[in-house]
Amino acid sequence: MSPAMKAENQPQEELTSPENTISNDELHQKSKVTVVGSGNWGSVATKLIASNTLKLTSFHDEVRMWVFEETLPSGEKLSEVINKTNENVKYLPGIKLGKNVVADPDLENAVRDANMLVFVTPHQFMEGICRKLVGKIREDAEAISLIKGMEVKMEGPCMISTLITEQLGINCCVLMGANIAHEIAQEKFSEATVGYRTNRGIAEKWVRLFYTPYFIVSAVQDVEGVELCGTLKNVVAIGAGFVDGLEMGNNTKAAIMRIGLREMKAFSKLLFSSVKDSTFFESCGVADLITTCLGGRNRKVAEAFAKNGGKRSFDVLEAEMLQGQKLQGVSTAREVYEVLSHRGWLELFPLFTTVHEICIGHLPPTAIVEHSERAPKFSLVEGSAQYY
Ligand SMILES: NC(=O)C1=CN([C@@H]2O[C@H](COP(=O)(O)OP(=O)(O)OC[C@H]3O[C@@H](n4cnc5c(N)ncnc54)[C@H](O)[C@@H]3O)[C@@H](O)[C@H]2O)C=CC1
Ligand SMILES: O=C(CO)COP(=O)(O)O
Repeated sequence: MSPAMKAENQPQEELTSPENTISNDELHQKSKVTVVGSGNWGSVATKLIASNTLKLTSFHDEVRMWVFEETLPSGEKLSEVINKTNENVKYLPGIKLGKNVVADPDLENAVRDANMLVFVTPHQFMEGICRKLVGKIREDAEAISLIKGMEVKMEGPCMISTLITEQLGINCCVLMGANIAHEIAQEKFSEATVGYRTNRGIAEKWVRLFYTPYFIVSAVQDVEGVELCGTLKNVVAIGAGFVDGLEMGNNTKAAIMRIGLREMKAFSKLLFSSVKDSTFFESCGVADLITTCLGGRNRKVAEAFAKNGGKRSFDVLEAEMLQGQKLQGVSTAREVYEVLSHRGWLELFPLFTTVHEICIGHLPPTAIVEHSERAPKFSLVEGSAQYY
């Protein structure tokens, strides 16, 4: 498609940036996008982006997608098959990514020319990836993280967007939402939330890159709130899966979701007093919690874990059931538990605590209801974190 035929057809009201904006020149320079990650969501995100870079004059058509290389049972390399068939046959079979997508197994080469970096790998791999990228990216690069998870360091919890900013020295927005990947691959309607720190203009640029008539994106100035919603709902989804495995019914599952949402909000506000209540009502908040507890992978594998009475480990079930895709909820439950125990907050978060203790076999799956409501319902804690 010739540049002249491309139209800036994204939500027009988003293009007028009030303050802290990037300049018109910057806005209209052609940006080059690389997606770091090519799993299930990584592939769908690449498809979304690639459909937009073809239409929008401010982006180069080509979208590079870094592939963690692997050899398929046929003996072929995954990246070569993606480039030959235009499909990620392992992580998103049956869906064309777009002719302008180039799969690249060389991380350094994949990011070299890009000034817009989209990070979308399972969170446990990001520290290693960042280490490899130090000094290899453009100085003017902007990043966005679609990764739901966090790291826990000696100093305390570290969100993935912060890891990216600290290790690579670049600004990092986040995009989270009720986004089960295979549904978006089929172009079923959904919404998402971009979280940004200060620069509204950059957030608008990310909105334009992702926005389609079936993928509605809005931006909020609450990067930590958005990212913590996406991260913590995976722990609640594990709890919801236990309820399903024990066949306890919809009311019980709704109760777990309600308690979980309350703990998500309290935990987020304890860590970051800037987190806004309104963020929990965006797609990244309650909507993502609902969809993940109904149809996500964390729910599905936790259901199998409970059905087996906790006798088969999550690692084994993940490998059997997900064919290379990765769970985030079990490791996030452990990371949250570490923060809670370190800060003396375990009793304030009975659901989060119980989910972890079930995952590691210290409690039976039935403890999900016996223990989750055991804490006193007080509203306290360092001023801002109130349960009610
Ligand atoms: N799948 C979904 O529906 C959604 C996922 N997310 C989030 O997006 C992030 C990425 O998830 P997916 O794209 O679904 O990935 P996935 O769950 O499909 O994970 C597999 C990916 O990890 C890669 N991988 C395996 N070992 C690796 C290593 N040692 N180093 C680097 N990469 C390695 C694989 O090559 C593959 O690309 C996660 O944080 C997830 O929570 C967010 C919204 C929806
Ligand atoms: O984050 C998701 C939906 O928004 C996907 O959740 P799962 O990883 O549990 O499938």
